Amino acid sequence: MANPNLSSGKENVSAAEVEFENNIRPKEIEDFAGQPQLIENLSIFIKAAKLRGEALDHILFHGPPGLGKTTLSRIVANELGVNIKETSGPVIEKPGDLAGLLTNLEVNDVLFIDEIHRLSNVVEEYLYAAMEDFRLDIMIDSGPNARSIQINLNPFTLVGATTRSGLLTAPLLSRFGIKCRLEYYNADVLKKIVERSAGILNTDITSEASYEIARRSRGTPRIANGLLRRVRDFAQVLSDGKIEIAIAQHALKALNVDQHGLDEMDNRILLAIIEKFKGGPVGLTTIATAVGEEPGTLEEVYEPFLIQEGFMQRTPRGREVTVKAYEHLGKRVQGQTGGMLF
Ligand SMILES: Nc1ncnc2c1ncn2[C@@H]1O[C@H](COP(=O)(O)OP(=O)(O)OP(=O)(O)O)[C@@H](O)[C@H]1O
Ligand SMILES: [Mg+2]
Repeated sequence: MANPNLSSGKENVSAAEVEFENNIRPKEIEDFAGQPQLIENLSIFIKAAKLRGEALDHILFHGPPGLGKTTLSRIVANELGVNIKETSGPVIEKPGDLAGLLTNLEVNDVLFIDEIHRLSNVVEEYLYAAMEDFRLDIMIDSGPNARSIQINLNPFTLVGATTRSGLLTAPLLSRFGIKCRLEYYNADVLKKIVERSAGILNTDITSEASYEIARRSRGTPRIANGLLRRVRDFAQVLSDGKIEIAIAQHALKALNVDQHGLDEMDNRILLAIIEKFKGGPVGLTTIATAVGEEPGTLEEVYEPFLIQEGFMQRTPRGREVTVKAYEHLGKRVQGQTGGMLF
C-alpha cells in the first residue's frame, strides 16, 4: 500500500462481512432509506437521461464511510437499466488498465470507481478526455516512433465514490456534472434500516430494540447493520432469538458500544482536546498529531459527526469541545468554554 493515510481501512474487511453487506444491500431505489433530497434529484436525472436515451452525467458520491455510496452506485445502474463495471482507484495502475475497462463498456453503461481519490495522476489525466469527449488518446511507442492514437468510446457514466473529496483535484471534480454528498442518518431512518435488515435475516426485533441499535450507530447504516448482526447472536444464545430491548441493551453493553454511538477515535479526539488543550480552541493539525490521524481524515471523516451531534464546534480560532463532550466523558468543565462547573 503506497500511502497508508490514503487507505480506507477496507483491506481489513472480512469476506463474510462483505457477503453479509451484499445480502442486505438495497437494490431498488425505493428500498434506499433517507437522503430524501439526494434521492429526489437523482431520480429526476435518471428519468431525464432515460427519456433522452443518453448516458447519465458523471456522478460523484462523497461522504463518510458506510453511508451508502456503493449501494447508490449500484442502484443508479439498476435504475438506468445498464451494466455496471466496478473497480477502484488503486487497482487501475496504468493507463492501459483504464483503456481496458473503458473499451469494454457498452452504450450508456456505468463505470464505478470506488476510492477515486486514490487514482494515480497519469491515469487521472487519461480519464479527463474519456469523461469529457468519450475518447482516449493513448501514446504508443516512445522516442522518434512515438505517436498518439485515438480510441472512440461508447458514451458511459462514470460514478466515482470517495470518503475524501478534499483530495480530488479541481480538474477531476469539475468533470462530474452531479455531485452528491451523503449525510449521516437520523435514528428514525436508521431504525427503518435495522428493521428491514432484520426482516432479511429472519429475525424478530421489537420497535424499542431497533431504535436502541439505531441511536447507537453513529448515524451510519453499516454500523447499524453490524450491530444488529452481533445483537442477534446474543439473542439467539441467551434467549429465544427474538431481539427485545433488554437483550439489545445487554448486548450493546457487552460489546462496549458507546451510549451515543461514538467510536473509539471520536472519543480519543474529544478526550485529547479536553485533556491536552483545555477544551480548545485548538487547530486541526494539532489535534491530528495528538491522536495520530491525518488532518484531512479528521476533517472529512470524524469531525462532521461530532459537530452534527453537538460534541464539538468550529470557531475562527480552532476546534472546541462543548459541555456535552465533557458530560459524555465524565469530565469537569475547565477553561472558559462551558462557564459552568460540576
Ligand atoms: N440508505 C440506506 N438504506 C438502507 N441500507 C443502507 C443505506 N445506506 C447504506 N446501507 C447499508 O449499509 C451498508 C454500507 O453501505 P455502502 O457499502 O453503500 O457504504 P459506502 O458509503 O460505500 O461505504 P465506504 O465509504 O466504506 O465504501 C450496506 O450493507 C448497505 O446495505
Ligand atoms: Mg463503498
